[in-house]
Amino acid sequence: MSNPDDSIIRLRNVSKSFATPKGSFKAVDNASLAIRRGDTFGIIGTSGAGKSTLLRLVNLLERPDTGEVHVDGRDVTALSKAGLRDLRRSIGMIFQQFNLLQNATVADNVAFPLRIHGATRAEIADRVRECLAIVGLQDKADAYPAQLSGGQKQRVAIARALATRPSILLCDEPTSALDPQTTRSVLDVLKEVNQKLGVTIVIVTHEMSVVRALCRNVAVMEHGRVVEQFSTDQAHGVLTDIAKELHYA
Ligand SMILES: Nc1ncnc2c1ncn2[C@@H]1O[C@H](COP(=O)(O)OP(=O)(O)OP(=O)(O)O)[C@@H](O)[C@H]1O
Repeated sequence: MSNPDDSIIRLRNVSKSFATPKGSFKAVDNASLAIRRGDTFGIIGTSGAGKSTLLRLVNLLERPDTGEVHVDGRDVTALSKAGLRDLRRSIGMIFQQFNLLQNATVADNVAFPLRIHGATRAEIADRVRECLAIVGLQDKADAYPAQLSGGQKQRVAIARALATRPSILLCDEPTSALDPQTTRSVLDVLKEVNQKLGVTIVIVTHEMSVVRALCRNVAVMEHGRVVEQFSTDQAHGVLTDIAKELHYA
């Protein structure tokens, strides 16, 4: 596991259970993880292993029942309301289904988090332009989501996630709804966001091609636990074996 000093995210012995009709179900079970600043970090595992839940523990979309979540050296479960607002500003998130506001233009979608955080009109206009340029969609500012392709929608979602200048971008299966070519264009944008802006990327995926194209480090989850963690440059063979085991493409 990485040196605690250069970790931007540290999960220590976190568990999370959900109430189900059949009783309590432990989706994340005593999991620990350290992610270095500036990393591109993949979380893989079989369906239902707890990957999305683990990701959502980082920005407290899910609160852990037990264990610690540290982001940028702060214990986030102990944050005040104002502290939590700051945390959310410093962590962007994108999803498989894009989650765009359908009745708002591309520009208004990207502006949304800035409005929540009280930016001025001029600041919003400048930042929306910058973020749309980062994802190569300057010419789509006035379009509505329904007029865009899947890849373009995901790029708008990335622009929106970047609006508040986060240091971390959480990605929950961001390319699972996309064809291979569009997937590549979205991965190129994510790579650029990592390399040019220095944003730490944490990505849940069931596609080994995504891991190979983007991730420097990977954690494997099984039954709510992190069972393995390795760097992708040192582990081509391991990656192939794990891909087979998980039935990943
Ligand atoms: N809010 C919830 N209420 C009840 N059960 C939940 C809830 N969220 C997740 N679960 C259950 O917890 C388990 C882990 O879910 P999670 O989505 O984290 O897994 P995953 O590894 O991301 O799976 P997939 O690859 O299928 O998305 C699953 O069995 C899921 O049904």
